[in-house]
Formats: sequence, structure tokens, C-alpha cells
Amino acid sequence: METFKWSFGILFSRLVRLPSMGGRVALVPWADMLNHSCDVETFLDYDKSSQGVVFTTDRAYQPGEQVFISYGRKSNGELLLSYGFVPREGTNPRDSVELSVSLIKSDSCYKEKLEALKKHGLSASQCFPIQITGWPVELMAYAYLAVCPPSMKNQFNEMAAAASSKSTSKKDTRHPEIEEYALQFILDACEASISKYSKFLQASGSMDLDVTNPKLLNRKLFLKQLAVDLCTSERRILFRAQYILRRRLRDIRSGELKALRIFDGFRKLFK
Ligand SMILES: C[S@@+](CC[C@H](N)C(=O)[O-])C[C@H]1O[C@@H](n2cnc3c(N)ncnc32)[C@H](O)[C@@H]1O
Repeated sequence: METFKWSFGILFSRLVRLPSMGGRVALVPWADMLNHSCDVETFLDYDKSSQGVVFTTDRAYQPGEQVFISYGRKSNGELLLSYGFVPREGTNPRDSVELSVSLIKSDSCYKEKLEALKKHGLSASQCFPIQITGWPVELMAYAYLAVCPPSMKNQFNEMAAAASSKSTSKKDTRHPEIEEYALQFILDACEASISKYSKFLQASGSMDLDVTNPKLLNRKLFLKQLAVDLCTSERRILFRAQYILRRRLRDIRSGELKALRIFDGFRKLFK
């Protein structure tokens, strides 16, 4: 089993997908020496005219400088799973973390909302990818549905459709009347996830690896460090989302407060 796992890892970390051949995979001896860089945008591909796998650099390299390729626009988690490494924190603009959200069990419209979700291939609990640049419109639509009051029942289906990535319309549908609750819903999910990451990272400091063999110990330490690196980079994305969400909520709430004060001022004026 160990040999199989090793061979599987070696094969999958070295095979190349060739976009112009419909994603066919190949082993290309010279190309499997190239390391990945998140800054690089060039891929290996089959070139009909030269009848071979060609690599064109996207920048000038100095003699002796290491040449990189891109293994694809992958998150740190995907790079760890497929290639066994985690890029340095903050260097991967494609990094993302899956945020898990669920319908609220005590919601009086739970059944209707779940039915609407199921109709569009979704379930009561869903994961959505969060990036350092923000979250997808599908997550916002899911959040609208989760916090939507019974008075907006006629919009459940539309919201569930927008939450599905299969939905053809990718427009950012907005429901200003419940935006604050939807943002708070996402913020709560982010904070719950941050707390799990923080617990793991805290515990990792005192984790007992329970091995005496030095070779095994080194391997376990290496794997633990990879897990810590991945969790740190994923938590960083969640921290950023938390910051943006808190700021948006503060703006909404202070805007509402301002509107209330103006309204109050007018009321006093006409008294
Ligand atoms: C196709 S091979 C690249 C050549 C490899 N460095 C070698 O010496 O055989 C892919 C493996 O290289 C390593 N690798 C590639 N890019 C890396 C990076 N940016 N940081 C750390 N390791 C990397 C990973 O172990 C990955 O599984």
C-alpha cells in the first residue's frame, strides 16, 4: 500500500495536462523538472507545428535563474493535495478557502427553503469558496435565502437558483431590505470557521507526535508544518473576509442610524 501511495503521488505530481489536446495527460520527461510559481501564467501545451510539448516563458530570465511554470490556478489546498507543497503565505492570489453555511434549523420556512435549494441541486448545508478578494455571488444568494423572512416566500426559488453555480444568470442580485442579515449570516459562518482554525493552530503547538524513530519523526514534523501552513493561509483569507464584512455591516448600520436621526429631526421640526 505504501509503494502504491508513493507511486500515485509521484505520477500525479508529475503528469502534465495538455489543454489543446482536450486536457489529455502525459508524462513529459524534461517538463517534470519545472517547479510552480504563483506569479507565472504560462502553461505547458502541445504545439501542432512543432509536434511536441512546448513551453514559452512569460518573462525574461537571466542565465542561471530558475525558470518556473504554473501548475494551474489552484488554491493552496489543491496544491498541497496534488503536489505536496504550500506556497508561502500571501503569495498565491488564487488561494481560497471553503466556507460551510447551513440553513437555520429553527427557521419556520426551513422546509420550503430546502425544497427550493433541492430543486437547484443544492442542500441544506453548502460550501462556497472565499478568496482574498471576496466571496462569490452564489454565497450571497444562499445567505439571502437563509435569512429571508416568510413575507418574501415568493422569492425563495429565485434566490436558490442564484445560489446554484449552475445558474445561467451570474448577476449580483440584491435585496437591500435583508442585506444586513445576509452579511451577518456570512460573518457568523466566517467567525465559526476562524475559531476552528485557531483551535487547531493553537493545539498544533503542543501536538504529541508520538514517534521515536527519527526518520518518521522528521516526516511527521514536515507534514505537521504543511498542515499549519495551509491552515494559516486559509485563516488569513477568512480574517480578510471578516474585516470586509464587519466594515460593510458598520456602514449599513451607521447609514441606518443617520437616516433615523434625519427622520427624527424632521419629526421634531413638524411637531
Ligand atoms: C513536476 S515536479 C517538479 C520538479 C521537482 N522539484 C523535482 O525535483 O523533481 C513537482 C514537485 O516539485 C515540488 N514543487 C514544485 N513547485 C514547488 C514550489 N513552488 N514549492 C515547493 N515545492 C515545489 C513539489 O514537491 C511537487 O510535487
